[in-house]
Amino acid sequence: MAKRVLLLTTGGTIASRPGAQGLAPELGPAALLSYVPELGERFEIDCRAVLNLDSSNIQPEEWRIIANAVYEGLPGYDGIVVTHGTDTMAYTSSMLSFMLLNLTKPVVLTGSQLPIDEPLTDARINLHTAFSAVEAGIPGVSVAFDRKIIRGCRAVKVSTMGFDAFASVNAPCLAEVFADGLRLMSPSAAGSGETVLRDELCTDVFLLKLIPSTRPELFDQFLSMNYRGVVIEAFGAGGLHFIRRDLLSKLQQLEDAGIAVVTCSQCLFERSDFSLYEVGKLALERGVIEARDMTTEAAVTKLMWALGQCDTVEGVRRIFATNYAGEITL
Ligand SMILES: NC(=O)C[C@H](N)C(=O)O
Repeated sequence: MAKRVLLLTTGGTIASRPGAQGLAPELGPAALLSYVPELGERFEIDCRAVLNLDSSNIQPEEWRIIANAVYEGLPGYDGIVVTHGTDTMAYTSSMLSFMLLNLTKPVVLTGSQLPIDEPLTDARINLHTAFSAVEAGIPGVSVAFDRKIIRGCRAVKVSTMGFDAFASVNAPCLAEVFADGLRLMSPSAAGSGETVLRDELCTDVFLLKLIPSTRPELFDQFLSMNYRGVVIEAFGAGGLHFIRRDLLSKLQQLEDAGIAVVTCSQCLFERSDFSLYEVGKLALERGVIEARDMTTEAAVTKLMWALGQCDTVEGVRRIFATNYAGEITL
Protein backbone atom coordinates (compact mmCIF):
# COMPACT_ATOMS: atom_id res chain seq x y z
CA MET A 1 0.00 0.00 0.00
CA ALA A 2 1.28 3.46 -0.86
CA LYS A 3 2.53 5.40 2.14
CA ARG A 4 0.67 8.53 3.15
CA VAL A 5 2.88 11.61 3.23
CA LEU A 6 2.11 15.15 4.32
CA LEU A 7 4.17 17.77 2.46
CA LEU A 8 4.56 21.03 4.40
CA THR A 9 6.20 23.95 2.62
CA THR A 10 7.94 26.92 4.25
CA GLY A 11 9.67 28.70 1.32
CA GLY A 12 13.40 28.66 0.56
CA THR A 13 15.24 28.54 -2.75
CA ILE A 14 13.37 25.40 -3.76
CA ALA A 15 10.21 27.52 -4.03
CA SER A 16 11.88 30.73 -5.21
CA ARG A 17 11.68 32.70 -8.41
CA PRO A 18 13.69 35.75 -9.50
CA GLY A 19 12.00 38.98 -8.45
CA ALA A 20 12.92 42.67 -8.56
CA GLN A 21 15.14 42.27 -5.47
CA GLY A 22 16.61 38.86 -6.24
CA LEU A 23 15.37 35.35 -5.56
CA ALA A 24 12.35 35.18 -3.24
CA PRO A 25 10.00 32.32 -2.32
CA GLU A 26 6.87 32.16 -4.42
CA LEU A 27 5.73 28.61 -5.19
CA GLY A 28 3.27 26.79 -2.95
CA PRO A 29 3.09 23.03 -2.39
CA ALA A 30 0.89 22.19 -5.38
CA ALA A 31 3.26 24.04 -7.71
CA LEU A 32 6.27 22.20 -6.19
CA LEU A 33 4.55 18.83 -6.64
CA SER A 34 3.77 19.63 -10.28
CA TYR A 35 7.53 19.36 -10.97
CA VAL A 36 7.69 15.83 -9.51
CA PRO A 37 4.49 14.16 -10.77
CA GLU A 38 6.08 10.68 -10.33
CA LEU A 39 5.82 11.10 -6.56
CA GLY A 40 2.04 11.06 -6.84
CA GLU A 41 2.25 7.54 -8.35
CA ARG A 42 4.32 6.19 -5.42
CA PHE A 43 2.73 8.01 -2.49
CA GLU A 44 -0.60 9.34 -1.28
CA ILE A 45 0.27 12.97 -0.76
CA ASP A 46 -1.52 15.81 0.99
CA CYS A 47 0.10 19.19 1.20
CA ARG A 48 -0.10 22.48 3.04
CA ALA A 49 1.74 25.80 2.85
CA VAL A 50 2.86 26.62 6.38
CA LEU A 51 5.10 29.61 5.60
CA ASN A 52 6.61 31.24 2.54
CA LEU A 53 9.94 32.65 3.71
CA ASP A 54 13.59 32.71 2.83
CA SER A 55 15.05 30.72 5.71
CA SER A 56 17.13 33.73 6.81
CA ASN A 57 13.78 34.99 8.09
CA ILE A 58 12.95 31.79 9.94
CA GLN A 59 13.31 32.42 13.67
CA PRO A 60 12.07 30.82 16.89
CA GLU A 61 8.49 31.99 16.27
CA GLU A 62 8.52 30.09 12.96
CA TRP A 63 10.08 26.99 14.58
CA ARG A 64 7.04 26.79 16.83
CA ILE A 65 4.66 27.15 13.87
CA ILE A 66 6.49 24.38 11.97
CA ALA A 67 6.66 22.09 15.04
CA ASN A 68 2.94 22.49 15.65
CA ALA A 69 2.08 21.83 11.99
CA VAL A 70 4.20 18.65 12.06
CA TYR A 71 2.72 17.52 15.38
CA GLU A 72 -0.85 18.03 14.16
CA GLY A 73 -0.10 16.14 10.95
CA LEU A 74 1.64 13.13 12.50
CA PRO A 75 -1.38 10.96 13.42
CA GLY A 76 -2.78 10.93 9.88
CA TYR A 77 0.40 10.11 7.94
CA ASP A 78 3.29 7.66 7.68
CA GLY A 79 5.71 10.56 7.54
CA ILE A 80 6.08 14.27 6.94
CA VAL A 81 8.30 16.09 4.44
CA VAL A 82 9.05 19.75 5.15
CA THR A 83 10.56 21.92 2.42
CA HIS A 84 12.72 24.68 3.86
CA GLY A 85 15.49 27.08 2.83
CA THR A 86 18.95 25.65 3.28
CA ASP A 87 20.57 28.58 5.08
CA THR A 88 19.01 27.93 8.49
CA MET A 89 17.70 24.41 7.88
CA ALA A 90 20.18 22.91 10.37
CA TYR A 91 18.87 25.21 13.12
CA THR A 92 15.26 24.24 12.35
CA SER A 93 16.05 20.52 12.10
CA SER A 94 17.95 20.69 15.41
CA MET A 95 15.16 22.55 17.18
CA LEU A 96 12.46 20.21 15.82
CA SER A 97 14.54 17.30 17.20
CA PHE A 98 14.05 18.73 20.69
CA MET A 99 10.50 20.04 20.33
CA LEU A 100 9.14 16.75 18.98
CA LEU A 101 10.20 14.12 21.50
CA ASN A 102 9.86 10.35 21.00
CA LEU A 103 9.21 10.57 17.28
CA THR A 104 8.35 7.17 15.85
CA LYS A 105 7.74 8.42 12.30
CA PRO A 106 9.96 10.19 9.75
CA VAL A 107 9.99 14.01 9.68
CA VAL A 108 12.27 14.90 6.78
CA LEU A 109 13.45 18.40 5.91
CA THR A 110 14.68 19.14 2.43
CA GLY A 111 15.29 22.04 0.08
CA SER A 112 17.62 22.88 -2.76
CA GLN A 113 20.47 25.07 -3.90
CA LEU A 114 18.71 25.97 -7.18
CA PRO A 115 15.00 26.74 -7.64
CA ILE A 116 12.86 23.82 -8.74
CA ASP A 117 12.13 25.33 -12.15
CA GLU A 118 15.83 25.65 -13.11
CA PRO A 119 17.05 23.03 -15.62
CA LEU A 120 20.02 22.01 -13.44
CA THR A 121 18.07 22.02 -10.19
CA ASP A 122 18.79 19.68 -7.31
CA ALA A 123 15.23 20.16 -5.99
CA ARG A 124 13.69 17.14 -7.69
CA ILE A 125 16.29 14.63 -6.51
CA ASN A 126 16.21 16.09 -3.00
CA LEU A 127 12.42 15.73 -2.85
CA HIS A 128 12.70 12.14 -4.10
CA THR A 129 15.33 11.42 -1.44
CA ALA A 130 13.14 12.91 1.29
CA PHE A 131 10.15 10.84 0.22
CA SER A 132 12.37 7.74 0.10
CA ALA A 133 13.29 8.37 3.74
CA VAL A 134 9.59 8.25 4.56
CA GLU A 135 9.20 5.09 2.49
CA ALA A 136 12.09 3.50 4.43
CA GLY A 137 10.43 4.54 7.69
CA ILE A 138 13.52 6.29 9.11
CA PRO A 139 12.14 7.67 12.38
CA GLY A 140 12.97 11.07 13.84
CA VAL A 141 13.90 14.42 12.33
CA SER A 142 16.31 14.22 9.41
CA VAL A 143 17.67 16.33 6.55
CA ALA A 144 17.57 14.86 3.04
CA PHE A 145 20.08 16.48 0.72
CA ASP A 146 22.32 15.45 -2.17
CA ARG A 147 21.27 11.79 -1.91
CA LYS A 148 22.04 11.63 1.81
CA ILE A 149 19.81 11.40 4.88
CA ILE A 150 21.41 13.15 7.85
CA ARG A 151 20.14 13.13 11.43
CA GLY A 152 18.51 16.53 11.95
CA CYS A 153 20.56 17.45 15.01
CA ARG A 154 23.84 16.47 13.26
CA ALA A 155 23.33 18.45 10.05
CA VAL A 156 25.45 21.53 9.30
CA LYS A 157 25.36 23.63 6.14
CA VAL A 158 28.94 23.68 4.84
CA SER A 159 28.71 24.99 1.25
CA THR A 160 27.08 28.10 -0.10
CA MET A 161 26.95 26.95 -3.73
CA GLY A 162 27.78 23.25 -3.91
CA PHE A 163 24.99 20.71 -4.13
CA ASP A 164 26.72 18.70 -1.38
CA ALA A 165 25.68 21.48 0.99
CA PHE A 166 25.22 19.57 4.25
CA ALA A 167 27.66 17.57 6.34
CA SER A 168 26.74 14.99 8.95
CA VAL A 169 28.93 16.13 11.83
CA ASN A 170 30.32 13.66 14.35
CA ALA A 171 27.81 10.98 13.33
CA PRO A 172 27.44 8.82 10.25
CA CYS A 173 24.67 9.55 7.76
CA LEU A 174 21.44 7.68 8.51
CA ALA A 175 21.15 6.55 4.89
CA GLU A 176 22.56 7.21 1.44
CA VAL A 177 21.27 6.64 -2.07
CA PHE A 178 23.33 4.26 -4.21
CA ALA A 179 22.63 2.69 -7.59
CA ASP A 180 20.88 -0.17 -5.81
CA GLY A 181 18.64 2.13 -3.82
CA LEU A 182 18.59 3.69 -0.37
CA ARG A 183 21.11 2.04 1.95
CA LEU A 184 20.60 2.40 5.69
CA MET A 185 23.99 3.32 7.17
CA SER A 186 23.36 3.59 10.90
CA PRO A 187 20.54 2.56 13.20
CA SER A 188 18.10 5.39 13.72
CA ALA A 189 16.94 6.20 17.21
CA ALA A 190 13.25 5.31 17.09
CA GLY A 191 11.34 6.86 19.95
CA SER A 192 9.12 4.74 22.08
CA GLY A 193 5.83 5.66 23.66
CA GLU A 194 3.88 8.72 22.76
CA THR A 195 5.28 11.58 20.69
CA VAL A 196 5.30 14.72 22.81
CA LEU A 197 5.32 18.34 21.61
CA ARG A 198 7.40 20.59 23.86
CA ASP A 199 7.61 23.88 22.03
CA GLU A 200 8.40 26.29 24.87
CA LEU A 201 11.71 28.05 24.32
CA CYS A 202 13.69 31.11 25.37
CA THR A 203 15.14 33.38 22.71
CA ASP A 204 17.49 35.24 25.09
CA VAL A 205 20.48 33.21 23.95
CA PHE A 206 23.68 34.55 22.39
CA LEU A 207 26.38 32.78 20.37
CA LEU A 208 29.90 34.15 20.76
CA LYS A 209 32.73 32.98 18.53
CA LEU A 210 36.02 33.88 20.19
CA ILE A 211 38.91 35.48 18.34
CA PRO A 212 42.42 35.90 19.77
CA SER A 213 41.69 39.29 21.49
CA THR A 214 37.95 39.07 22.32
CA ARG A 215 37.46 41.73 25.00
CA PRO A 216 36.11 40.66 28.39
CA GLU A 217 33.87 43.77 28.64
CA LEU A 218 31.74 42.23 25.90
CA PHE A 219 30.40 39.83 28.51
CA ASP A 220 28.93 42.78 30.45
CA GLN A 221 26.54 43.25 27.53
CA PHE A 222 25.05 39.81 28.15
CA LEU A 223 24.18 40.93 31.66
CA SER A 224 22.82 44.33 30.69
CA MET A 225 20.75 42.86 27.84
CA ASN A 226 19.30 40.20 30.17
CA TYR A 227 20.54 37.24 28.20
CA ARG A 228 19.79 33.99 30.01
CA GLY A 229 22.15 31.77 28.05
CA VAL A 230 25.38 32.07 26.07
CA VAL A 231 27.09 29.54 23.84
CA ILE A 232 30.82 30.20 23.51
CA GLU A 233 32.64 28.75 20.52
CA ALA A 234 36.07 28.47 22.10
CA PHE A 235 39.41 27.40 20.62
CA GLY A 236 40.43 23.87 19.65
CA ALA A 237 39.64 21.05 22.07
CA GLY A 238 38.55 23.70 24.57
CA GLY A 239 40.29 26.91 25.60
CA LEU A 240 39.69 30.61 26.34
CA HIS A 241 42.35 33.29 26.85
CA PHE A 242 42.99 34.67 30.34
CA ILE A 243 46.24 36.60 30.00
CA ARG A 244 45.90 40.36 29.28
CA ARG A 245 42.20 39.95 28.45
CA ASP A 246 40.78 37.74 31.18
CA LEU A 247 37.67 35.98 29.95
CA LEU A 248 37.72 33.52 32.84
CA SER A 249 36.78 35.99 35.56
CA LYS A 250 33.93 37.16 33.33
CA LEU A 251 32.68 33.56 33.16
CA GLN A 252 32.46 33.67 36.94
CA GLN A 253 30.34 36.83 36.74
CA LEU A 254 27.93 35.17 34.31
CA GLU A 255 27.75 32.10 36.53
CA ASP A 256 27.04 34.28 39.59
CA ALA A 257 24.26 36.07 37.66
CA GLY A 258 22.56 32.76 36.85
CA ILE A 259 23.36 32.83 33.12
CA ALA A 260 23.83 29.38 31.59
CA VAL A 261 27.14 29.24 29.69
CA VAL A 262 27.64 26.40 27.23
CA THR A 263 31.05 25.89 25.65
CA CYS A 264 31.86 24.16 22.40
CA SER A 265 34.68 24.21 19.84
CA GLN A 266 35.19 26.31 16.74
CA CYS A 267 36.39 23.13 15.06
CA LEU A 268 33.61 21.57 13.04
CA PHE A 269 34.64 17.99 13.65
CA GLU A 270 35.22 15.86 16.76
CA ARG A 271 34.40 16.53 20.38
CA SER A 272 35.61 19.28 22.66
CA ASP A 273 37.04 18.40 26.07
CA PHE A 274 37.64 21.35 28.33
CA SER A 275 39.35 19.18 30.97
CA LEU A 276 42.38 18.66 28.71
CA TYR A 277 44.17 22.03 28.96
CA GLU A 278 44.55 24.62 31.69
CA VAL A 279 42.81 27.17 29.39
CA GLY A 280 39.74 24.94 29.43
CA LYS A 281 39.86 23.40 32.89
CA LEU A 282 39.80 26.83 34.51
CA ALA A 283 36.56 27.49 32.59
CA LEU A 284 35.05 24.24 33.82
CA GLU A 285 35.84 25.35 37.38
CA ARG A 286 33.66 28.40 36.69
CA GLY A 287 30.71 26.19 35.94
CA VAL A 288 30.51 26.11 32.13
CA ILE A 289 28.44 23.33 30.57
CA GLU A 290 30.23 21.33 27.88
CA ALA A 291 28.54 20.74 24.52
CA ARG A 292 31.04 17.91 23.79
CA ASP A 293 30.49 16.73 20.20
CA MET A 294 27.32 18.68 19.48
CA THR A 295 27.11 20.95 16.46
CA THR A 296 26.88 24.66 17.22
CA GLU A 297 23.37 24.63 15.72
CA ALA A 298 22.31 21.87 18.09
CA ALA A 299 23.99 23.55 21.09
CA VAL A 300 22.28 26.90 20.45
CA THR A 301 18.82 25.41 19.88
CA LYS A 302 19.17 23.01 22.80
CA LEU A 303 20.07 25.94 25.09
CA MET A 304 17.02 27.93 23.90
CA TRP A 305 14.86 24.87 24.40
CA ALA A 306 16.35 24.00 27.79
CA LEU A 307 15.71 27.54 29.06
CA GLY A 308 12.10 27.11 27.91
CA GLN A 309 11.79 23.94 30.00
CA CYS A 310 13.46 25.10 33.24
CA ASP A 311 14.51 28.21 35.16
CA THR A 312 17.86 27.26 36.64
CA VAL A 313 21.41 26.68 35.40
CA GLU A 314 21.32 23.32 37.18
CA GLY A 315 18.21 22.40 35.18
CA VAL A 316 19.98 23.36 31.95
CA ARG A 317 23.00 21.30 33.04
CA ARG A 318 20.76 18.26 33.52
CA ILE A 319 19.18 18.74 30.10
CA PHE A 320 22.64 18.97 28.48
CA ALA A 321 23.59 15.74 30.26
CA THR A 322 20.70 14.02 28.48
CA ASN A 323 20.76 12.75 24.91
CA TYR A 324 17.31 13.45 23.44
CA ALA A 325 17.70 12.79 19.73
CA GLY A 326 21.25 11.59 19.07
CA GLU A 327 22.63 15.14 19.33
CA ILE A 328 25.37 14.36 21.88
CA THR A 329 27.71 11.49 22.73
CA LEU A 330 27.79 11.25 26.51
N1 LIG B 1 19.29 27.40 -0.85
C1 LIG B 1 18.48 28.11 -0.09
O1 LIG B 1 17.41 27.66 0.24
C2 LIG B 1 18.96 29.46 0.37
C3 LIG B 1 17.88 30.44 0.72
N2 LIG B 1 18.46 31.75 0.94
C4 LIG B 1 17.14 30.04 1.99
O2 LIG B 1 17.74 29.60 2.91
O3 LIG B 1 15.95 30.22 2.05
